[in-house]
Amino acid sequence: MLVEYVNWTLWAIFFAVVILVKILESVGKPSLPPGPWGVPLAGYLPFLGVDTHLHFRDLARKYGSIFSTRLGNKLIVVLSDYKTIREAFSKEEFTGRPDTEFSNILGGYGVINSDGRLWKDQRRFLHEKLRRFGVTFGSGKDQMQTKIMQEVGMFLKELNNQADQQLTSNGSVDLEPLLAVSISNVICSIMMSVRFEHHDPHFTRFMDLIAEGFRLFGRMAYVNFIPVLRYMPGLRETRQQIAQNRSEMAEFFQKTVDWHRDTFDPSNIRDMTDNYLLEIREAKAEGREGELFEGKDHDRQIQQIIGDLFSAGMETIKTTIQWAAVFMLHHPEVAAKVQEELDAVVGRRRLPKLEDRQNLPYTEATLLEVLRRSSVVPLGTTHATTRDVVLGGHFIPKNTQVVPLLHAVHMDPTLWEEPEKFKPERLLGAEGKVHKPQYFLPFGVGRRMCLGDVLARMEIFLFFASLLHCFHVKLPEGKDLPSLTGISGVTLTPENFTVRLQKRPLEESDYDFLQEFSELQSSLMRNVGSH
Ligand code: HEM
Repeated sequence: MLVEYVNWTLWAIFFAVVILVKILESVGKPSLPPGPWGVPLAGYLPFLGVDTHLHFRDLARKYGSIFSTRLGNKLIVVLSDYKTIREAFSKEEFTGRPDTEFSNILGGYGVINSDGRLWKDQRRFLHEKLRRFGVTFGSGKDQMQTKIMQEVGMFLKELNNQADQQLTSNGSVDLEPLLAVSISNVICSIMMSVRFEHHDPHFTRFMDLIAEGFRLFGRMAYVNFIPVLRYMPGLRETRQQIAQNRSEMAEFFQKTVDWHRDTFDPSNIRDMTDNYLLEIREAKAEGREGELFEGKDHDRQIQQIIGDLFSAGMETIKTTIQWAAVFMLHHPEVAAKVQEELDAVVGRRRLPKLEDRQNLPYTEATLLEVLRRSSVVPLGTTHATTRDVVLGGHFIPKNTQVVPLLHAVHMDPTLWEEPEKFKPERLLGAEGKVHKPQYFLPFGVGRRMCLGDVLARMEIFLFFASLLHCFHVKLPEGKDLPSLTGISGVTLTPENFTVRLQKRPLEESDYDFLQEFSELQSSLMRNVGSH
């Protein structure tokens, strides 16, 4: 009896000492960022709601600009202060991507969802090639501008047609489907010299597959946080459907790769696919074929790169231009000022060019304000820590998912006066020049910052400035102004809306810019289905 009593006492002392040592060890050591508790297994997941960015903003107000929570079995840290985001994302250890069901399906291919060595090499490669495309590609001419302007021309032509019909039917124009084709064509031409005609059934199928992909991945979202759910009835079928759709997309991209291989000429690099084929060829010649893409399948990597850049560069730009139209409906006085500036600088005999940008500060500031106020990627993309780190005095373990809450930065009243208001002037400095503060982060920041920001700024400018140069964009009679809240998805999109277009004809009636661009386009591009 006594022996048993002594044993128990010794055990109790032992545990007390262990606990004391742990407590002493943790004194002065950083702890996890504060944050809300959830429920067992699901963590905070059931409380998130649809508008995650708004919910996270409210949690940041309560727990601070670095807070943590658990979604399922995953630890999430949300950053909503620009200085912390800048600090964190400048560091190597924040460049990881979460290990989830989604990343398993992608198999580590591409650039957006890869990490480590493959990501680093791909990022460097794409950065260099995209930069060359924008500045020095072709015979000294700005190829990127030419490609974009071809699509701007086609877009305006379609709008012209629709504006004519609208005069008779008194209808209104939905910009979304026209923008979807035009913006897709820009990225498809850069990636693979392909363009779609408006109303092309291939394009409709392509877009349907992408939209369905987003929907199916959305349905699988919970599996990313609670992996065991993958065995639930229904979700297995969803996974199969995703696989089927992905193989249809892959087949489409592979045909493109094959066509490029068949017609490849190293002295005439036409697009990004050719750049990849050249890279593979050089790797073979130098005997480093097996190391290329970290030993991953070459064609699958090209397919995923095309898919990555398409999905990153289409929806974001289309949505931003839609938002620009929405803000012009809300603020006709801003639209009038942009048009006044365009008329004074560009004149009424031609369309705006990239070279005009430096002389169009108000137009530029308007577009920056659209990017700020809409925050089309409100949650950035989720990063992951590659090792244990300390940030802002908090401990963040390896493999934590880290979310940059860009929306909160853009709507922070301590940084932006009356952040809800649309005021382009806030992005103009004292001398009337465009001024971008450090906390303007629509493209994220740091090592994984958007790879397409330069292209995006070019496209948004050329489409928007040309639209306002050629049309007044007005609210159709009897319609309410579209809401500014937005619909949450991968991007924050405006609700469906239409516009009434009133032509602003260019002065010289025989200057047919549309004709000029259609000729350019047909000489340079293959339409889908032509091979
Ligand atoms: C208005 C247009 C766009 C916006 C607002 C936008 C915004 C963003 C944001 C916020 C990120 C995540 C940054 C981070 O989390 O650290 C990102 C990443 C990325 N963007 Fe964009 N983007 C746009 C257009 C484009 C275009 C046109 C392309 C391609 C040509 C592109 C390619 C990418 C890629 C590849 C990444 C991933 C980079 C990486 O993981 O290293 N984006 N973008």
